[in-house]
Amino acid sequence: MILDANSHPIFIGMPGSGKSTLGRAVAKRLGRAFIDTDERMESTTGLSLQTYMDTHGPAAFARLESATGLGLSPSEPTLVATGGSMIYSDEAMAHLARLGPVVFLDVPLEILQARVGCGSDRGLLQRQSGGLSALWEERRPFYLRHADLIVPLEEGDPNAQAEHIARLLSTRE
Ligand SMILES: Nc1ncnc2c1ncn2[C@@H]1O[C@H](COP(=O)(O)OP(=O)(O)O)[C@@H](O)[C@H]1O
Ligand SMILES: O=C(O)C1=C[C@@H](OP(=O)(O)O)[C@@H](O)[C@H](O)C1
Ligand SMILES: [Mg+2]
Repeated sequence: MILDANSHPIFIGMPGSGKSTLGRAVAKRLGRAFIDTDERMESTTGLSLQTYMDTHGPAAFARLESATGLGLSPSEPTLVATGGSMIYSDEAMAHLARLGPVVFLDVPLEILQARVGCGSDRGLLQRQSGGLSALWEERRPFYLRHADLIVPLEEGDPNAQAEHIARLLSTRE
């Protein structure tokens, strides 16, 4: 995949899959600006996501997340990390898919569980009740459906993984 200045990779995936950590590192390697939609939402509202979710509820959170995705229009080469629940918004995903390749960081459930536990202290947006494994079952089809590029990742050195993803994004197949 070769990126031009008008094409902005969009990272999607489960909470704990490394969208923020690897996204920032890959953007740096590619000499791109980095936008994290979660950070955007926190600076827009002046609240932590957890506080926003607790105060305004999940429906308002989903609306804000969707509006944040829809509001992106990078003016310089950028890489975007979304929050794990962005894929619930068809509208936002359609817009983001026009900005650049949608990249799914596909991390096994066991690794996600080790990183985020059951997720109960993280304000996750969930349609059905259940722990992280239920969320994984519920969401994986969404991530797969929206992905232009699927990157399977196991546990490993984040720097090496960032290098790997940067290479995937800057190599002609
Ligand atoms: N190989 C790895 N890639 C990405 N994150 C890793 C890795 N190994 C451990 N971690 C840790 O897992 C967490 C990933 O969280 P984060 O980047 O916030 O993911 P997301 O934005 O997808 O929720 C971070 O605490 C990070 O330090
Ligand atoms: O998947 C989710 O339901 C969420 C993921 C979080 O972002 P990360 O995926 O970056 O952790 C954050 O947007 C919020 O806590 C909801
Ligand atoms: Mg994140």
